[in-house]
Amino acid sequence: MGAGKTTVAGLLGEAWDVPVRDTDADIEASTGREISDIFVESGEEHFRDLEAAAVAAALAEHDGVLALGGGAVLRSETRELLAGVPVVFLRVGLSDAVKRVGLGVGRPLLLGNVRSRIKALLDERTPVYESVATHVVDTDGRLPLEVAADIQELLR
Ligand SMILES: Nc1ncnc2c1ncn2[C@@H]1O[C@H](COP(=O)(O)OP(=O)(O)OP(=O)(O)O)[C@@H](O)[C@H]1O
Ligand SMILES: O=C(O)C1=C[C@@H](O)[C@@H](O)[C@H](O)C1
Ligand SMILES: [Mg+2]
Repeated sequence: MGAGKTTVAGLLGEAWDVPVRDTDADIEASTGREISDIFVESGEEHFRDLEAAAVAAALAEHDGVLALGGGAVLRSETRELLAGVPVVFLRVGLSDAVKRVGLGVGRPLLLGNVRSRIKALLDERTPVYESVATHVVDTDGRLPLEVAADIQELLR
């Protein structure tokens, strides 16, 4: 969350001249609802079902860069599908993540105390992110363009 997945995916798409998809945007487009509304009205499990289907569809149809939602890899079926493709974990520390997400508006899992919510999510998810990643790039104190350049180097 705030790692820069959406931002950096867009930069990579431009650099490589390939299409970019983002599962959060795909879910909003296919349901016609905002993600925060889906969480509030239908619950996180329903969102995770939609997300797992969106990742599976994108991996089957799309040839380019795919930005995932921050919690997509919590589903084992998604982790299994990712096993065959290069996966970059954009690592962000607590303090940069807090600066980037601001008040957390539009990020339902950050409702309440943004800093403590981000800390809890980073603590619980970092081992999962590391387990699915083929590459890890640190983003703290670095511009999205620098992060994208590292990825281009790693995946060349
Ligand atoms: N390396 C960076 N340095 C500073 N700000 C950044 C960096 N990467 C992204 N940002 C900013 O942080 C915010 C969150 O970025 P972005 O939406 O790309 O993150 P995300 O990983 O896709 O988050 P989510 O999990 O919510 O989808 C945006 O305002 C973006 O401009
Ligand atoms: O980290 C998460 O669990 C989330 C991140 C966003 O990309 C969205 O997928 C949604 O807000 C949930
Ligand atoms: Mg995003």
